[in-house]
Amino acid sequence: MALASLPLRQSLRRKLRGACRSAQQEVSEVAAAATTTTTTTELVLEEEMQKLGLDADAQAVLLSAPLPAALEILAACREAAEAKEVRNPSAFVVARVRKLQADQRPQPPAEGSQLQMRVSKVLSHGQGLGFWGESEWVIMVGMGVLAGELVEVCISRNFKRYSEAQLISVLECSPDRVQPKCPLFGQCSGCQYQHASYEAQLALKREHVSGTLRELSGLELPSDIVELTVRSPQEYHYRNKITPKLEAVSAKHGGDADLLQPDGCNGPIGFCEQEWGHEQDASGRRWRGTVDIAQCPLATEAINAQLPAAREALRLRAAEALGKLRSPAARRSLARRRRSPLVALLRATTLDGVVQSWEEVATETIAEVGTFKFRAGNFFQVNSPMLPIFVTRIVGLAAEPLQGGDSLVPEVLVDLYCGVGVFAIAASRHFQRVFGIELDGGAIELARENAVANGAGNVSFQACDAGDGLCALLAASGASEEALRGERSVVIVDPPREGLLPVASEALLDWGPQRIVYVSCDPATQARDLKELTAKGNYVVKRIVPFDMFPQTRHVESVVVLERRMRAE
Ligand SMILES: C[S@@+](CC[C@H](N)C(=O)[O-])C[C@H]1O[C@@H](n2cnc3c(N)ncnc32)[C@H](O)[C@@H]1O
Repeated sequence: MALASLPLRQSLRRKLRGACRSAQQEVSEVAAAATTTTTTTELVLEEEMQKLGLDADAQAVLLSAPLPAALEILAACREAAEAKEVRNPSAFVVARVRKLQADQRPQPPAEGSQLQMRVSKVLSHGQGLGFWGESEWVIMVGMGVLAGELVEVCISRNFKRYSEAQLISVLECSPDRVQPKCPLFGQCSGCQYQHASYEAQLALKREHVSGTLRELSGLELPSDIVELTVRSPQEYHYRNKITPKLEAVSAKHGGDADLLQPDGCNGPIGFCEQEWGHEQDASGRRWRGTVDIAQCPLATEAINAQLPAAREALRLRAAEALGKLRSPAARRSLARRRRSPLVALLRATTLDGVVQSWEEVATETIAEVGTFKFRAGNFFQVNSPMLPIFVTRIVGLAAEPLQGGDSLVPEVLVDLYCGVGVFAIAASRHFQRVFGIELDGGAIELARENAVANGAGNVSFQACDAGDGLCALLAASGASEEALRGERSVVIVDPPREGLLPVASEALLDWGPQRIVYVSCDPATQARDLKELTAKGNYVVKRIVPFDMFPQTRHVESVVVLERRMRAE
């Protein structure tokens, strides 16, 4: 039996180390396998490498190439060395192997070419993923396709590992395909799923929550842990808030352009286009234009009834505001403000009708929960018909008996990122004591009023950063705070899209409540936080419930319940 050449064995060992396979047993098994498979050709290879004086790295690179190619490269190197055309054989060999590998890499289809592909799956942002040709080159098609469909696409842009493409036509439809209600679907960036039946949308959202939480948290979650997506009672006309903006000509042009004039206020009013434009401004920035929206089928009927007048009022307001400013820079800066006079607000509420002023206090009744005041331009869940189901279910998850038997009823609740106190007040009947913490002082004032109006006498609110507020609460020394440190404490966290700041997750872990109900509108940041919260093994994920707060769009609200491990677990 011939012995394996040294570089071969070294290469195998390096590969093994690279793959982090630490078990000594595995190393010896593979090295032994190499011993038995060494051939005469490999011995020739080794001899040639030594003759040319290749260094260890070049040997390893050469050994990563298929044997016939490696021999060819060595022959070429020898020839070049004999002709004194190469001074550094190691560099020559590495360059040749790298070129070979680059040549063998799958090549993308040409930009602008049209091709057919089968959609494998729909990704969480709504794009379709497919593979093309023998090399299975990855292609991502913009919105509007469904898994299993055969589509014709045009390649718009190639990247290192994949291409972006635009849909030309659907050649074979999925049974889940339906006719979108909005004629602007595909053009407007507001909706991604109008072409999918509602059942298919619910399934997609469940799949996205499951995939994102698993992939980004790295947690091994049981296969059936993600429950069915809770459906919205209304598939259209559910949105209680829209903020259409006016595209005054140069709001989209940076640089020197001075087109943002009052008479430019005849532009479209609506939402961003789905596609980014190809033009660039002086600083290289691209932008998305605005789709003119006369009616939005997601918004409530009351909002749509007021939209024509609101659009006209917006044009007048924008022209007046821009007319007061002399400098182009000041006009551009005004146009970029989030609540600029170029943006309209339409917020529909049960008690005050459609409110159009950002700062006005509006009132919404949530059936079987209560009546809540909030500032029309600030955070309040946008799907009014879904709110009673959503709030009741979250409070129910928080108030369930704790591990250890029916008698272990939760007693103290913290509603972290509480806004105007919806969860805190809705939960007050189920807990002896409730605390709400929220950064926005104005929201906290309204939360206090809401608590009084809804007869929730056991709730107190604090205007503070979540992490700091939690630390301060735990440092206080009343009887309620004592109870907070006991084993019957629960927290609901409902942070903004960015998820928990490190100080908040640290404070949460230092505290160690018995249960965490984590409500999130971004499963990706939620997954990151779950990784952190479960890292030390104190918490385990018990339930995951997706809620469809945003039908027809890719967005989903993901609720995860974590329980503190019992000592014996
Ligand atoms: C997704 S909203 C949740 C509101 C509330 N739970 C509800 O359902 O109405 C997130 C809230 O977190 C608040 N917030 C943002 N950053 C915060 C921070 N660092 N500390 C505390 N609250 C914060 C926002 O003002 C907003 O009210």
